[in-house]
Amino acid sequence: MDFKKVTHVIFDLDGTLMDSEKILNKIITDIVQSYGKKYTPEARAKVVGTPEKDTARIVVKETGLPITADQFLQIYNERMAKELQNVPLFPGAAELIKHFYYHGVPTALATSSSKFTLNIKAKHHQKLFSLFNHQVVGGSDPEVKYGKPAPDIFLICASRFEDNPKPQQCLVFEDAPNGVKAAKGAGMQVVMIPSNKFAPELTNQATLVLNSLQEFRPELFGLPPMKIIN
Ligand SMILES: O=c1[nH]cc([C@@H]2O[C@H](COP(=O)(O)O)[C@@H](O)[C@H]2O)c(=O)[nH]1
Ligand SMILES: [Mg+2]
Repeated sequence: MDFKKVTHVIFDLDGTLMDSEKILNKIITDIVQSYGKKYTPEARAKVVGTPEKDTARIVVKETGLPITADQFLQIYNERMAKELQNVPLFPGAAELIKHFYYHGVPTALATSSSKFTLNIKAKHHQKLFSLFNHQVVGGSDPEVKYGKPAPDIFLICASRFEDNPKPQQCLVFEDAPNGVKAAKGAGMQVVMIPSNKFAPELTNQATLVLNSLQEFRPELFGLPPMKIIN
């Protein structure tokens, strides 16, 4: 595979750096089931990675819930506020963020979350997250008009690095088909670590598919290699 050299790195949060997908999936499954409906893998693939407002709209439509998207969002937010307090990062996430920081590779966060849920999720990871050059909180950022799968969030994220890199200079880490589509649409290479068993046609757009962040070899993209500790 032919990978191109990059200079900047953009991370997605849920399902990529943070092990929050199974909690979000459980919350949505519970809400949908409480109305006697089913949250299918097909519906989930459409939902994962979207801003919470879109999540609500898509879930209500795809599963046929007898409530409005706003009503869903209220229940969803209440559950997230309780259940996303102590979510751990994935193995390799902190190491990778620190590695780039100490080698002077600029990194940023591009999450579909709202400020409300990001504050809850990031509470115990402040020190690490301060290593990002900046954080784009798509669900609450007025400049991000269209959420993933639209490319807006990644283009805006790239434009907020001081040296304003071209999209081709940015490497994105994502777990969701919507995020991969957004990154590719922005003209960026994307490493996908799928957070679910998605159908092959939902992963084959990615530049590289890995099972874990720990498998990532930065030198493939012209970035400083990690020290291998045996
Ligand atoms: O099973 C899931 N349902 C919904 C989401 C949505 O995706 C957003 C996370 O986006 P990101 O991966 O860009 O941080 C969450 O706020 C949530 O609404 C998700 O990740 N997983
Ligand atoms: Mg994600």
